[in-house]
Amino acid sequence: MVQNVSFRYADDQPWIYKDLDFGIDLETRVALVGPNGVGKSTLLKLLEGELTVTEGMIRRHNHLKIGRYHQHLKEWLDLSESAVTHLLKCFPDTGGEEAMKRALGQFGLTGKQQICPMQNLSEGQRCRVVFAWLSWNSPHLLLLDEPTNHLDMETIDALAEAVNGFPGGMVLVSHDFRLISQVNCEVWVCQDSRVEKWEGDVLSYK
Ligand SMILES: Nc1ncnc2c1ncn2[C@@H]1O[C@H](COP(=O)(O)OP(=O)(O)OP(=O)(O)O)[C@@H](O)[C@H]1O
Repeated sequence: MVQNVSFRYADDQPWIYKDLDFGIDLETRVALVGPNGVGKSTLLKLLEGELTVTEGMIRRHNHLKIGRYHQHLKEWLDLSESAVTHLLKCFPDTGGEEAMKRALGQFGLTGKQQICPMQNLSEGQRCRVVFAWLSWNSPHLLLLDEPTNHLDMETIDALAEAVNGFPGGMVLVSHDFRLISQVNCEVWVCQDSRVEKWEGDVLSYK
């Protein structure tokens, strides 16, 4: 629950948000759009709790598990390892090798791509490893910040399919209107320190 939330980065900085009031639950499926620098990524960081609201309150369910995808996650991959080894290290107590391979396969990473060092993978393939990791965490709420940067069409389509199959809540920030129109979601516009629902599809916003 986002209650009367206002946010600015510092006292001498402009307000990014004023008096936001809305709920997000496991049924929420939203794409945030708006001009560059308006505060879309900032809102995801507030929702996740990386940033603290300046005024108001964000109440999260005690057991809420949030998965946030952002570009910097790829930097955290150890490129000398394979995707399977990486997932086994992250989740030593669950699944095992075959399960990890299946998880990677769901995101279109197959065969040798699963077992070669990740330095031999393309940017798009490394994104697939990160998506498999995120989904293995089974979050209730998925926050996706510009997930299509560096992705080829095929990976974007795989991502859209995975997101549509994801059973929880989702907030997506993307400039890729093709992805947004493929994903089953409402469009919310961030502008003038407010967040408002767009009555129409993303193509009519464009
Ligand atoms: N750590 C920070 N400290 C101060 N100001 C910041 C910080 N991070 C972002 N900002 C500023 O806050 C505003 C909102 O940034 P944010 O990245 O949330 O916008 P955005 O809508 O996601 O942008 P884009 O569409 O370009 O990705 C921008 O003016 C940005 O310069």
